[in-house]
Amino acid sequence: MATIGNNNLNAKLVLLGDMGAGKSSLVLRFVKGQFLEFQESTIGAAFFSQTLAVNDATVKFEIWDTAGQERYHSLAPMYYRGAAAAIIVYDITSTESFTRAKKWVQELQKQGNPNMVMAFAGNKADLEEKRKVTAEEARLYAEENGLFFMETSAKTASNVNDIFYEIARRLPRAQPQNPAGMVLVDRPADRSQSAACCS
Ligand SMILES: Nc1nc2c(ncn2[C@@H]2O[C@H](COP(=O)(O)OP(=O)(O)OP(=O)(O)O)[C@@H](O)[C@H]2O)c(=O)[nH]1
Repeated sequence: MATIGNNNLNAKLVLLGDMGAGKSSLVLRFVKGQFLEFQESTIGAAFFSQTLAVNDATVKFEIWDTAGQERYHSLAPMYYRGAAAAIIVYDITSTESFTRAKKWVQELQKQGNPNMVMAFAGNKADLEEKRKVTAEEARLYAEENGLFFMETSAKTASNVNDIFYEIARRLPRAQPQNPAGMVLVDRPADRSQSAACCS
């Protein structure tokens, strides 16, 4: 969930998608500005945090990078439950990863937080010559399902900061519960009314 205090927002964000789609690489690029040609497959999940300044506020992302291997699927709800945002990642050179990404969207629509900000990322956009999924097809799917769509490349850094920034911009700003502390008001008229009603 997104929580707020003094214009500082904490937001839990989860990355979901097929193995090898580039989830860890996107996070590594965003958090550390690095890219590894041979990024190891994630086991279970990995946690990162990164803070972004958006207008007059800061958003601290608490990022769960989940493992895409099928055997870890059952762990995913632990990471998306209560998340304020999700990035569903596929690899533009793999139709299987696109199909898998759509399954994640369905699962989040059924079981995730209904106000979750969802981004759909077509990663490995630098591999244009191996493309199997067109941007038009993905954009249409995203529009129909209320997600926002970007093609990214963790390798070249294209659109990586942008996708996190756009999520930060779209997060609902929850209002603090009691901004000025609790105010007790003595309203005797109300009290007599309710006594009359229910005795
Ligand atoms: N060319 C290119 N390769 C990428 C890109 N992003 C990731 N890769 C490569 O794709 C492979 C898989 O990347 P990961 O970041 O481990 O993918 P993942 O989705 O985290 O995979 P799991 O941890 O198994 O779920 C690695 O060899 C990366 O170097 C990209 O934008 N362009």
